[in-house]
Amino acid sequence: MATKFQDPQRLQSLKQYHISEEYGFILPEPLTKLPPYFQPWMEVAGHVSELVCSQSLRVSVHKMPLLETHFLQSHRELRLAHLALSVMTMGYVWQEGEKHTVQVLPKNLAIPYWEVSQRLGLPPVLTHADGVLANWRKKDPKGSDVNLELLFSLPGGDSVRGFFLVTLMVEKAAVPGLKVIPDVIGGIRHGDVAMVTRALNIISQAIGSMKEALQLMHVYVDPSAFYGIMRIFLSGWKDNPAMPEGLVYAGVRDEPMEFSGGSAAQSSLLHCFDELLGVRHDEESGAFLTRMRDYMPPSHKRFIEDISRGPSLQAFVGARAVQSLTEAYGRCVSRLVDLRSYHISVVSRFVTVPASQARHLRAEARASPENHGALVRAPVALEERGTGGSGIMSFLKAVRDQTKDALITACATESKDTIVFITSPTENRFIRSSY
Ligand code: HEM
Repeated sequence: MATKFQDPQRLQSLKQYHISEEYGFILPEPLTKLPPYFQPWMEVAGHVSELVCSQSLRVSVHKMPLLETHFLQSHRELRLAHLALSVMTMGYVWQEGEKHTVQVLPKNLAIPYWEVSQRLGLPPVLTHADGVLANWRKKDPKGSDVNLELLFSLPGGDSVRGFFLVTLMVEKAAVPGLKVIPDVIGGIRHGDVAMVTRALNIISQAIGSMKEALQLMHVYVDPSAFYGIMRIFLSGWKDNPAMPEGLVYAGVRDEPMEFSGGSAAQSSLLHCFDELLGVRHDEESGAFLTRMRDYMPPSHKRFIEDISRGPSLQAFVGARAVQSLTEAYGRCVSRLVDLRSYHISVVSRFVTVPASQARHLRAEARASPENHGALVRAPVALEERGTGGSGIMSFLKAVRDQTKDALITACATESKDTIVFITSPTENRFIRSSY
């Protein structure tokens, strides 16, 4: 029977990182309304899809008054404001597609967006923390979590709803695993093999549930709508050939600034599991993933960094050499590899395949110009890149393969190193001596 270690600081510690026991990194019950003063924002942000479709979003934004952001007070108000300003900005920049972008975001959008971003510690661009974590409500407030709706949408119809809500379900599926990370760390500190094993079993199950949730992408998102219509609205202005100069935020700074677009690479989940399990990424992939941490709420980024500063799970597993612990650790790594492999197949279906179809259709459309489907009009600038700006497949495969290496490293640790474990709470560290 597993020991149940009651760490009095455990709940408190999750809370201090703004991680919810019920929702993990998801913002619990986001506000759906701002004070009436901000109605001009809510009015436009609530109709971005229609306004883009009628090519009148830019005009509507120009008519908005320049509002004072000091009337926004709580964290949840700021998150809703950031989300509203984000969807308006993405619509504003990409309304005319990749060929007719803007170089300047007007003052009435740029100044409040910058101020709200500064207060939240988020960049002034649509992030995973906006589109997924803070963009939901229950249709029936007393209903279950499957009864969800978006607060704001983007062009792409039901696929936008599917994309954001399925990603939200992946975040939710991870919560049991996220919650026991302090148990793993506490267990290592107290030399409690049973507690670490139990927590790792919960983590591997949670990673399995994340994969199950990710499978729903195929049910709720249409690849042509995703690739041909909505994807550009997630794109940023860093490493994007369609906006090589970046974007000037008028009234904030005269020089253009560059920000990556929204990507689930900005989700804190896999960053946490990587740090905990000792997954190490090479310089190039690691640099991209580390940069993505600047697109997370600062308290979530701090949680990841604190895990990385904690005691080494890999070394603990190696030193204890207890079969059940080693197996539990191995299952976590294998499930993570499996999740990443599955994610690669999702990306292939939603990006690689439609990209190749689009190339084919464009060639055909040149011969018969009446063919005007969504894929024919799909942007080409990000064909080879993700919305976060990465070179997609080589990056994702490298990250997946580096996950596998964690197992090899753990085995090497087991066979080559002698590890002396120091249990003093003030000296929680391993002393390692190779022989
Ligand atoms: C249609 C669905 C999806 C597509 C097309 C997609 C596409 C991509 C792409 C292109 C990247 C490369 C980074 C970039 O430039 O953005 C990426 C990275 C990533 N995506 Fe997704 N993604 C999808 C859904 C999800 C979901 C639901 C999750 C889970 C929360 C997720 C988690 C990740 C993670 C963690 C990375 C960073 C690489 C890694 O750690 O393995 N993705 N995704």
